[in-house]
Amino acid sequence: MIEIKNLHKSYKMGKNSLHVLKGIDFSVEEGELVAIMGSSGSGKSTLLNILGMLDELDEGTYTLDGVPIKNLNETKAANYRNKFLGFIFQSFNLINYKSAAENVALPLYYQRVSRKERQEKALKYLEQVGLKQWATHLPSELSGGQKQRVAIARAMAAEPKVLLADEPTGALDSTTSYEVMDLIQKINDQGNTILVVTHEEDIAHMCKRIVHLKDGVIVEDKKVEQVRAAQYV
Ligand SMILES: Nc1ncnc2c1ncn2[C@@H]1O[C@H](COP(=O)(O)OP(=O)(O)OP(=O)(O)O)[C@@H](O)[C@H]1O
Repeated sequence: MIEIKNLHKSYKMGKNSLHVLKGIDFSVEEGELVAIMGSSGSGKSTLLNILGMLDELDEGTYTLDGVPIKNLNETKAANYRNKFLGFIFQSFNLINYKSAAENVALPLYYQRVSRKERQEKALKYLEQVGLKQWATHLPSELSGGQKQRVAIARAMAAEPKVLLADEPTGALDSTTSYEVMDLIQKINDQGNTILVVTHEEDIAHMCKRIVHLKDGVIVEDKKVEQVRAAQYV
């Protein structure tokens, strides 16, 4: 599903450049649930942004579902991103003046999905995250955990092949974090490929594989016995 070879990435800072990713080799099979861990500044978000086609790599290759990403022009890249990738962020990134259902439907609008289908899918995915009855509510009327579940429904509605989550529980208390992880595990159980950047050991152990980044290189990559989040909610 994802194959990265010898990935390098630097940021220019005036005359200097900061070498953030230093030769990453990494692949992910369909249906995996992978945690990406590492201390602050180790390059986790940079890696996730490159995987999400939100940032470009300097050196190396990235192949997503058999397609080499480097050779895509901007329009193709945007189409490909919309079709294959869903994003979940620490700060939810919901639009405050739109209802939960409108937030979920929004990416479908950009994919030119008809109004009727957008509404149907928004309700279907809100139901899947247990929030159908909150469809007409604004984000300000929802708790943090509910907001993240709306954001997950939004990411799911476009039916992406891969979900990329950058600290999805970073803004939530433990119980709410486990509720969100329970949902992420259930989505993964349905066969979706998911990558989760996290600082938290307990969250990482709710994935099936943990990749450790240190100073821009992978220092550990191991399969783990998955802890089910449901027992904590
Ligand atoms: N757009 C940018 N321009 C310049 N430097 C950047 C940029 N984005 C990230 N960096 C730097 O690259 C390094 C890696 O950042 P990155 O956000 O990938 O780390 P991280 O492991 O996700 O950290 P955190 O856990 O704090 O989010 C950091 O030193 C950061 O300051």
